[in-house]
Amino acid sequence: MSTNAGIMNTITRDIVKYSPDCTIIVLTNPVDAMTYAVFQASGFPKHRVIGQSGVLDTSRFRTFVAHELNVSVKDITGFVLGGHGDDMVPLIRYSYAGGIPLETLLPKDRLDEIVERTRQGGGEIVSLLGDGSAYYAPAASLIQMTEAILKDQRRILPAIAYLEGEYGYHDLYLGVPTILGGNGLEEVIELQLTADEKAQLDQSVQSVKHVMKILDE
Ligand SMILES: NC(=O)c1ccc[n+]([C@@H]2O[C@H](COP(=O)([O-])OP(=O)(O)OC[C@H]3O[C@@H](n4cnc5c(N)ncnc54)[C@H](O)[C@@H]3O)[C@@H](O)[C@H]2O)c1
Ligand SMILES: O=C(O)C[C@H](O)C(=O)O
Repeated sequence: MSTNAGIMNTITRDIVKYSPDCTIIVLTNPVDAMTYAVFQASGFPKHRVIGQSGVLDTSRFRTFVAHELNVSVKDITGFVLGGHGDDMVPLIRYSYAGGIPLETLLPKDRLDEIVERTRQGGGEIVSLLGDGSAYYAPAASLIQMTEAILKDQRRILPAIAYLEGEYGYHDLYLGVPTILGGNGLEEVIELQLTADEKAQLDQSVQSVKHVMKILDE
């Protein structure tokens, strides 16, 4: 972790020097903490330092649902909240197939298995590759986010955003639904969560804070 943090610091210094008006999208793991590290090192405003995990995690979730229902992945929508780790929170209640709530199409136990596979999705590919991480889907996710910003598309996409009270959290980077447009991260969208969803998100926040604490030490 300290090796990655050191590399992030060096690269961020160069980014600030050579491209002071850019928006930075961080991918390096542990990505929630590394995004925070880049935010601190850059001195950029929060809307110009963003992390990537939700687009990738949501696309994995959507793929697994599409396979299960034997329909096009294009018609599946969903949201994955929280840190990019084993306790990320895929929000079933906000997930649909062609506008139909997923909860009405698949039994709870099957949805639970899909949520678990989504949580382990990165590890599944790492173990299949044997060496290195997934690269195609993360790159495609970065392209979606970059296009949204460069073309001022104001797309609603999950991103790792700096929170100052949203969802009840302060001073940390976490995966949440956002609007990405010409100014970078234009807005954090706050969803109403059930007590159970909030408890899951709290757990994910604890994991992110644990990593941030290790980084501080
Ligand atoms: N957030 C996500 O969703 C997500 C998804 C996939 C991978 N990742 C993470 O992305 C990171 C990269 O993964 P990868 O599979 O591409 O790894 P990789 O080992 O294939 O690539 C790392 C690259 O960094 C370069 N590098 C090393 N030290 C450097 C330095 N000091 N300055 C500049 N470049 C340096 C290396 O030459 C190499 O090209 C990892 O931390 C991985 O866990 C995150
Ligand atoms: O690099 C990893 O460990 C996995 C990566 O975060 C991914 O989700 O593909």
